[in-house]
Amino acid sequence: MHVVVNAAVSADGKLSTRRHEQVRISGPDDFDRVDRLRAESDAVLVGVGTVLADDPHLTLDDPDRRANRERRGEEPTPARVVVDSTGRTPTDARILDDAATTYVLAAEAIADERRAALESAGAEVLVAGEERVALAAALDALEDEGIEALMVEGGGEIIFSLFEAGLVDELSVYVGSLLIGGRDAPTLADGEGFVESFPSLSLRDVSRIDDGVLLRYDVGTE
Ligand SMILES: NC(=O)c1ccc[n+]([C@@H]2O[C@H](COP(=O)([O-])OP(=O)(O)OC[C@H]3O[C@@H](n4cnc5c(N)ncnc54)[C@H](OP(=O)(O)O)[C@@H]3O)[C@@H](O)[C@H]2O)c1
Ligand SMILES: Nc1nc(=O)c(N)c(NC[C@H](O)[C@H](O)[C@H](O)COP(=O)(O)O)[nH]1
Repeated sequence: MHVVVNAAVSADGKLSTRRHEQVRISGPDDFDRVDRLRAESDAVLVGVGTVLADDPHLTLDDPDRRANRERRGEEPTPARVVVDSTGRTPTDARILDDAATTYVLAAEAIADERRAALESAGAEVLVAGEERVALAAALDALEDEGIEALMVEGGGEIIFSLFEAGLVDELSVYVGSLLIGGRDAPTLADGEGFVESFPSLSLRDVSRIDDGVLLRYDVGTE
């Protein structure tokens, strides 16, 4: 599986406000780039924290991209994936509508009734891990479903855990020209944080988009 993490941060590295409210950091051209990246992926993944904060849809805006996928014999919209140990995703979440296949990566700790509620809302629940989702095993389960190109859109907890597990191949960070501030505002990689042997990134390119900068990195294994 090839894993690409894509997110937008403010100039001070924040993903959103201290209230975890969604902030439009990207401009129109960067959102179009995100739409293109989604169209090139087999699935788009977020954590349940992002679902609860943003209620994202995670589908394709551009009808030509949907048509191109169909011409390639693919689903018009990539699958959607939410990492959600105990099934906190509301059953009326937009990510569960019938616009695309949706996988919920859960842990054994999920209660039967929550699993049943999500399945009857249309999700395919894949279980990996006891209390929390074991990401390496969960991605293996997604690979068994035919998912090879995975795009991760956040948030900070999921991004940290994917790096910690050594599962990320590429990182794209759009830095917008605004300051959000706040010691409790989510950042690109939260979690416990690294204190030694930091994941090594090699800068592939830098480009200006809208009023911000896109940084693209290859993630090393050493
Ligand atoms: N600017 C951007 O590009 C961007 C992108 C995405 C999100 N955001 C913002 O980021 C915020 C949400 O980020 P977040 O960090 O709070 O949430 P998140 O990373 O989306 O989801 C974190 C949750 O995932 C679940 N999880 C299950 N297994 C996990 C594992 N192995 N490692 C880590 N998490 C695991 C945990 O909940 P359980 O224990 O209940 O499973 C955890 O609380 C929102 O404010 C959103 O607006 C911004
Ligand atoms: N690239 C990017 N720039 C931003 O300024 C921003 N706020 C996000 N946020 C990502 C987060 O995952 C959002 O929840 C989805 O971008 C919403 O996706 P929809 O439009 O509902 O498909 N992502």
